Amino acid sequence: MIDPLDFYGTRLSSRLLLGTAQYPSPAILAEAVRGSGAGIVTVSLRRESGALRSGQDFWQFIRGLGARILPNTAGCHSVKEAVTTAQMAREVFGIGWIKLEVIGEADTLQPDVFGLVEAARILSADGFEVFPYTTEDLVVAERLVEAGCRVLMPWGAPIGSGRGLNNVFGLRAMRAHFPGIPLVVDAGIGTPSQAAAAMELGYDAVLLNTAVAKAGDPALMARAFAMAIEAGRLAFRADPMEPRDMAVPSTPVLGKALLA
Ligand SMILES: CC(=O)[C@@H](O)[C@H](O)COP(=O)(O)O
Repeated sequence: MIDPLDFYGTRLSSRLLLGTAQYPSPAILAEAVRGSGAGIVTVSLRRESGALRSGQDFWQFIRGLGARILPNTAGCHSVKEAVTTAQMAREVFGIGWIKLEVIGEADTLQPDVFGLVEAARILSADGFEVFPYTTEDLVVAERLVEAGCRVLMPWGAPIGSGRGLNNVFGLRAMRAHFPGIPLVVDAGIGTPSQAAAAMELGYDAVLLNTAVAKAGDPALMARAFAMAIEAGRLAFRADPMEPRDMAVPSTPVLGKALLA
């Protein structure tokens, strides 16, 4: 595997993590996951409802997608709710990975970073491998690492907004501050070019849902994201040039042509 992604000792070739909510149908969700080659799908235990989206049938369906499952605590607003949901997820899927969301504010779906750190500490002590949905705040990020998190997932923009990278400065600072921790931009990505930009900053992966699920052709959009994420990763590894203020001729001219 060339340039694998490493989450808690699990190596993955795809750097796209795909959400499983809001697709027009389960068949289109399956097509999007397969077409994108996503190595991980994230699934909410709390938000699923309706015929296929609850109970054993849905979990079986998710297991059949061929990607690793990252259960999430989407929709949880308290430490207790998030911890209980994580424990249920471990029972349902038999895995200790959890994407930890503790939502603190309704308009932006901004994480409650105090509750997040507390929940991360409880779950890590209980043997979970926690993927916290956080902000780009470095102090909070330090606390999450102290709590046992070995992956950090700062937001690009509010969930479902499609705004892209709202705070490039903060995301860049976070990358510089945690060179050895896998960093995933999670939420708010609207277009493949925004995902590529996150990868060019040196982020290890991108997690997204709405931009694919709500596209006119989700499977095609999922492929477009996969290609953009790969391109962004390659560009980062290739060490891009620094932008300059002044023009520099790309074709140096030696001497002058003698024109008769
Ligand atoms: C599916 C999931 O985990 C979301 O909570 C996630 O944060 C994705 O956000 P977008 O829908 O904005 O891509």
